Amino acid sequence: MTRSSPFLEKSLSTTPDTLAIVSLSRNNFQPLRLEQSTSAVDGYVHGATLNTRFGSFPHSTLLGIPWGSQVRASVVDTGSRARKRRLEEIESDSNTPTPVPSQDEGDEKVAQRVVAKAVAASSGFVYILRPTPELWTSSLPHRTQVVYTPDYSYILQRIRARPGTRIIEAGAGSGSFTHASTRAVYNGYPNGDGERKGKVFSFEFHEPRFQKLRQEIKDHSLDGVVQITHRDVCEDGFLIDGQSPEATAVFLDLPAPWDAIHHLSRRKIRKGGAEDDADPSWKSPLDPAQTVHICTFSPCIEQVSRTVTEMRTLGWTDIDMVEIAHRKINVMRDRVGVSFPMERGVCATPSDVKEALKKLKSDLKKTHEFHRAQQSGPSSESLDNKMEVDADSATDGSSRPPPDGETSNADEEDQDQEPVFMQGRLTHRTEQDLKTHTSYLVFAVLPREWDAEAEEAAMAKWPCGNETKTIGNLDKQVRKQQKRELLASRKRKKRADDTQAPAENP
Ligand SMILES: C[S@@+](CC[C@H](N)C(=O)[O-])C[C@H]1O[C@@H](n2cnc3c(N)ncnc32)[C@H](O)[C@@H]1O
Repeated sequence: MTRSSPFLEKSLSTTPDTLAIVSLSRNNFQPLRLEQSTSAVDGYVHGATLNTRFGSFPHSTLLGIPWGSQVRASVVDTGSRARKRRLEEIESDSNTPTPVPSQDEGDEKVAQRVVAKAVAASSGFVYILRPTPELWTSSLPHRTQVVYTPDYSYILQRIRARPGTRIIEAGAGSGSFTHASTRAVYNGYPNGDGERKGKVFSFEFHEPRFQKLRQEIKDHSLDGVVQITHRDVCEDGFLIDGQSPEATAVFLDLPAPWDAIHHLSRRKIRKGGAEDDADPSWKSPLDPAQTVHICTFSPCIEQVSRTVTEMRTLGWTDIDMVEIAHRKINVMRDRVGVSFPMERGVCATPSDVKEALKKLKSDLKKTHEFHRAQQSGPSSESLDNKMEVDADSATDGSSRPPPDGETSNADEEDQDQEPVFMQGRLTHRTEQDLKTHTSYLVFAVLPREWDAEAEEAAMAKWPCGNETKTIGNLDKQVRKQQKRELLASRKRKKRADDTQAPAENP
């Protein structure tokens, strides 16, 4: 039975031998295959361990916990020092007594030992996240330029990718689009009895990339839903073992998509549009009974022109081009005031006179404390008093400034009590230095082929020409006739009413 993929089937918690995405910071994700260790691994007595700049995380601390959990770093000796470390120390961490081996036998003994219990470190944490195509796109090993989430979410809806759709994708590259399209078309794993399910037919002609992606697809348990083929699609087209994928959606991320489009036709056509009847065994890779939607992804407008010309020649319709100019908008509170001097997005100047005076008082007080620490004796005391008086007279003339942490003004107290997330004005700004152009997206539609048989089937389903009654709009003559009849009937009715009415008194 096919093992279900964490990308497709949701589970509640982490399990061994599955992919997890470790969130190190807001834009820093790391894919990790979780391992259940029964002995030391690589010299780590805690078993397989993830080392990051936020600390070390033995996999045992990441397993069996709900997705999305925050995990504290553990006290782990990293690198070769871990192997050489005296086992006595490790035992005291994990509270398990063991004999202390000599330096030479350290490595071997560590490898034989059962996994030591992890002890939480004083700082450092990560979040453990369930893999999604979006997170995979942010963390995958880049072997090529990849299609990013803003582009592929738009592409997938324009090419009508939904559960059950069969998509052709070329080239597969680093597999970013492959993962996203797999989730879009997934409606269950095929169970081998020829049941037709949503599927992605991927093509890649670069051998090492093809091998790596094939392995990734296997590791992510997507192999029932993705079929990857090592092929130059411009030369050899899109059939799989001579059979048609019967696709209704196509995505081409190739340097020269116009060289591949003639393979995506209903009848065998040579590049440029000439029909080719030489090969009677030829099959179309497209679903003969359905309209096909295509998207090509090209970085420059010259490539777009060539693609559009080829599409027009080959009968594609509804051709249009879109560029995704994606912008992230940061929403934040713009706080003005000296109380938040060290934070980003804060203007560190007093917001009003009252706040300026408060700041001045507190600065003078700090100066005073500094001098008190520096000097001793009665002379310093008199200096302190003088400074305090100066500070007071510089503000509101009252005898002493309020003690630290207290404010004399009720408004200020209210302001201080306001939660930080409610302080300041709410503003939004687009991210600066944002690279928005990725590629131009060309979309087009190839209608299903229509022949005498299709016409007959449609006639049988929706018969026309035998109607006995017309509903709705009629032509002008008929409408006039109907109006005349309506007026005549009203006249007749009025006459009848008049004759029935009693004669008036003279
Ligand atoms: C920009 S990458 C695709 C990235 C991919 N869409 C992703 O999201 O990760 C283009 C890929 O097309 C492949 N390629 C180029 N010409 C090809 C052809 N004629 N047949 C198959 N693959 C081709 C290249 O080897 C390269 O890996």
